[in-house]
Amino acid sequence: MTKDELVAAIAHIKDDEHRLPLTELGLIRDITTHKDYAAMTLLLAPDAASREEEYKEQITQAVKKTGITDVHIRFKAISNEEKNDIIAIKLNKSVRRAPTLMSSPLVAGDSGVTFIAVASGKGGVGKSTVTVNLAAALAKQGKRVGIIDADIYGYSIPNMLGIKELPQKQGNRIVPVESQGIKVISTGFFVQGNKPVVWRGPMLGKMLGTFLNEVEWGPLDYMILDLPPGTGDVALDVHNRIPNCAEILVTTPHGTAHHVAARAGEMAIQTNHPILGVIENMSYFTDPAGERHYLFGRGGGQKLAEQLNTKLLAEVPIQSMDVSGDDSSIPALFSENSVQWHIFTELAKNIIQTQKD
Ligand SMILES: Nc1ncnc2c1ncn2[C@@H]1O[C@H](COP(=O)(O)OP(=O)(O)OP(=O)(O)O)[C@@H](O)[C@H]1O
Repeated sequence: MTKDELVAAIAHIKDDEHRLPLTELGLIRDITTHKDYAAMTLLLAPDAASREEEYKEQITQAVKKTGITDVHIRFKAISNEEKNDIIAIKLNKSVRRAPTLMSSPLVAGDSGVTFIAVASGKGGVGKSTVTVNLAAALAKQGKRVGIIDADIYGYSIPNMLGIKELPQKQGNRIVPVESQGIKVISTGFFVQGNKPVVWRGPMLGKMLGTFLNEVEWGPLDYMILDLPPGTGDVALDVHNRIPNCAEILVTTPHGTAHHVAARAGEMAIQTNHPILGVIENMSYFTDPAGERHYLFGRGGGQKLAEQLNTKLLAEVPIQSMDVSGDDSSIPALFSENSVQWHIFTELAKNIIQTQKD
């Protein structure tokens, strides 16, 4: 009796919570066999302890058919990391089921959906702030807008839009959560608590497939993607698989910031994706007397735009805390009478106009 044969014999036994095979979820560990003896560890959630006897019976019956007469099962409480692994495995399963990106009606050239990826060279420059304000400004212009928060390492869109609930399932489709007239799906919805995501290679690569194919977006005009900073796997995947995705690069005005952001832009160029332009964020701060202070230097946005042979779309000033959003439950949206909101409104109008031209 080999380990594999033993695993095959118990492969049909499912766990109660997820209705998936224990072996597939990685809940059976430390399997050893010798002649007619087998031992293993079964990881269980603390509230499933009352089911120990039942699992023992099922496993014992299943392995009996293979000639094993003596089975020893150790039960161990599942750790938080192991729980996260299970979520990852489940998501991975649905990702594997998803058709390829190219067959997604959303991605097809005639879908009428304009894809815009918001990218940056490094984190914390305001990529997510740009994503939500651009999306909100497009929605305000009457456009139907979706956001895919693909920033797997720093998903912040739900928080920024004051979203507290998780998406619901409708049959086997996922219904995005709506806030400010924007439909949102985030990697953050697929992890428990606020723990770091344990994404595995293939899952990372196919995550977008799930978001595009298994989510019931309804009719959309714009899909804005918040990419992880840098030029990692997700960014590459977007570039390779969404042929009609344009890119906006966000940078700070710091004199050398453009070097880092340029690498993210180079990828768009190499994969033949149009760069809509550069947004320089945190460009300056205007004091109450109306004087501008260039706290983070000057010229980074312009330099980057020149380097990538594109336009500087906007210079967004720093908003002081006391005039931040009207509605405190939507902290990331600039208030409607602010300079910043005006900039995003103009940007949205320009993007819409460019489409018409
Ligand atoms: N123009 C601005 N004025 C004031 N605060 C801003 C501005 N832009 C961004 N911020 C703040 O700076 C912080 C970082 O912004 P944001 O999360 O959008 O950056 P990011 O590039 O998406 O970061 P990450 O890569 O970590 O997700 C946030 O607290 C945000 O509210």
